[in-house]
Amino acid sequence: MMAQVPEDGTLLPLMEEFYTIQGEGYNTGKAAYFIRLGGCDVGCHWCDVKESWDADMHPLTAADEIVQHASKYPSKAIVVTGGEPLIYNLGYLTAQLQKSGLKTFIETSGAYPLSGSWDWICLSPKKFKAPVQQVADKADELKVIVFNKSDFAFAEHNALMVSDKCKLYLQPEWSKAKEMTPLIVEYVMNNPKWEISLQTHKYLNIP
Ligand SMILES: C[S@@+](CC[C@H](N)C(=O)[O-])C[C@H]1O[C@@H](n2cnc3c(N)ncnc32)[C@H](O)[C@@H]1O
Ligand SMILES: Nc1nc2[nH]cc(C(=O)O)c2c(=O)[nH]1
Ligand code: SF4
Ligand SMILES: [Mg+2]
Repeated sequence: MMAQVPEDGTLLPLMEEFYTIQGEGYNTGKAAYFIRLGGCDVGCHWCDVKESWDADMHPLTAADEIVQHASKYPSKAIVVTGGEPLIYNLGYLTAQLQKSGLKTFIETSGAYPLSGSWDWICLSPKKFKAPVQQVADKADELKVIVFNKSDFAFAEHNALMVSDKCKLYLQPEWSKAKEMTPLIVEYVMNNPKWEISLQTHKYLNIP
């Protein structure tokens, strides 16, 4: 964690906040307020939000202020993403969100230990920095990005780490979607414990 980010989670480097439709995974299609925290060292070469990586680029913001903003929208669903949000202690932020009657959802690579209280955990594991077992145990949804054919074996390896109740998704990497989507379709038809997840917000041209 960066030196100037207090351990108590009351200040967090905020890259952006926006109200949109959850585009991916189990909750696709539902309105949600997104909180995007800066800072990530996982280093996915195809990451679609590389501007988030350097935490120093994003102002330390009071978690209380973030909660105030998040409370103003019709949907109660709040998605915390990044960057890699679990770099930070999310205990304070999620406690305050839940106290305000909001539901807490996280998008994480699982590369750092779990902090915070979550109504929904989406684990998107990466080859570049393996997820910790503690996050895999608690994941409600496993969403593996398919960049090439070897990612099907990587997906099965990660499916062994999650609980029986965890939903399983394969999502094409955006720049390879034309090539990989037909392979995912075939894989899901042959292995129906998996479902396909598309980045629907990109087709809709919304954030
Ligand atoms: C930008 S990440 C931030 C949260 C966290 N660092 C993670 O990777 O889960 C949000 C989601 O977008 C996915 N993602 C990032 N770049 C992508 C791309 N080029 N194509 C498809 N999905 C992508 C990630 O796997 C993750 O599920
Ligand atoms: N609409 C929309 N849905 C999303 N689901 C996960 C996202 C993320 O970047 O974490 C994301 C995003 O950036 N936009
Ligand atoms: S872990 Fe998430 S934010 Fe970090 S580089 Fe990978 S996709 Fe991007
Ligand atoms: Mg995104």
